[in-house]
Amino acid sequence: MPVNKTARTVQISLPSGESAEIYYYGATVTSWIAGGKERLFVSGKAALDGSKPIRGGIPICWPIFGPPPKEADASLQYHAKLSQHGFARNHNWTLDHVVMDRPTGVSVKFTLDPTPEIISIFPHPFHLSYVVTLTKHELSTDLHVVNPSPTKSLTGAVSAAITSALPASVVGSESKVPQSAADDAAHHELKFQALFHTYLAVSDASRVKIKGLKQGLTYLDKVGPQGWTERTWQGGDLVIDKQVDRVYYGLGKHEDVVLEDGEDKLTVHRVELTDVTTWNPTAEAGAGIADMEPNGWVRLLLAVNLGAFSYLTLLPPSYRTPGQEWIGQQVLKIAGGA
Ligand SMILES: O=P(O)(O)OC[C@H]1O[C@@H](O)[C@H](O)[C@@H](O)[C@@H]1O
Repeated sequence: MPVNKTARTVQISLPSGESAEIYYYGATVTSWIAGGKERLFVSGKAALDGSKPIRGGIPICWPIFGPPPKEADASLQYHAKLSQHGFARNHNWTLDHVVMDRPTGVSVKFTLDPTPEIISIFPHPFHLSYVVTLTKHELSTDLHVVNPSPTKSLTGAVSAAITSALPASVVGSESKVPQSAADDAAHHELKFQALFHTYLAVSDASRVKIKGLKQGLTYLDKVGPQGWTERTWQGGDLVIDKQVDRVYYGLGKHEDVVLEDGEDKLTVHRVELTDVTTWNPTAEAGAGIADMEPNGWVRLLLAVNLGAFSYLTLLPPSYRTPGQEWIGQQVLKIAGGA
């Protein structure tokens, strides 16, 4: 069976032996086997019961990446109250349908819509869908973000706009929807950051060379006594020889990031995801992370999280841009295939 459902997961596979596993919780991809090896790292201490975000695989950070914004920007007032990396990674998604099921490729689509719990922390309409596609040499993950169109007048009460965009099952939670006209503007635009927090498995992170970061790129360095500092990348390969926690901004469309460790090569291709974050705190700095297995930092190369770190804005489709949808895509590809 190329698509197999269990209580907590959807597993997809090809007759040639490649496979992937996706948890409903967070729509987190927890396994990708290609070229005879597991390519994703999941900590042996990761919680897989839905009690906290899964430490490994490909968690989805949405609608924020990192800590919540501190800016006094009214349009980010709800983002400012979210927990680190947002709520997409710790809510159950729904398997929408099997998009493709062929010997050469299998693809499944998951969705996430507001639930009463989400509305209580983020009272804004949204519709997310997530397509995971497995082919012989690639794993592609595509996040689609839609700002549902209010069916009523946009100058009307925001609660009407929001409730009209929500599934009937959650309309009962109207009291949690903001009522004031002041909230109205903030609720017309859907602002978000989006990031695939990909934990890649390697045999020894310190041996991996990360290529493709061009000299002159601006990056945010989150490590060091000065706190978050913007620097200019001097070029060359990035190696994990010390604690690394960075965001490289604005890579070009065709600038793939390539990971090489002597025996293996993995290419990371991005569509609409302009920034690349790299994080590996190493054993010393990562010791406080309770759900990381002992020595996990060696096996983990969280080298390439692709994301849109700046806030992107989507307007309601019926308001200005009918049918507007944002699609961010990450394609992981092992060497040896077209
Ligand atoms: O423990 P979390 O919430 O999954 O976050 C892990 C890490 O995620 C990284 O992307 C951040 O840059 C780090 O600062 C953070 O520690």
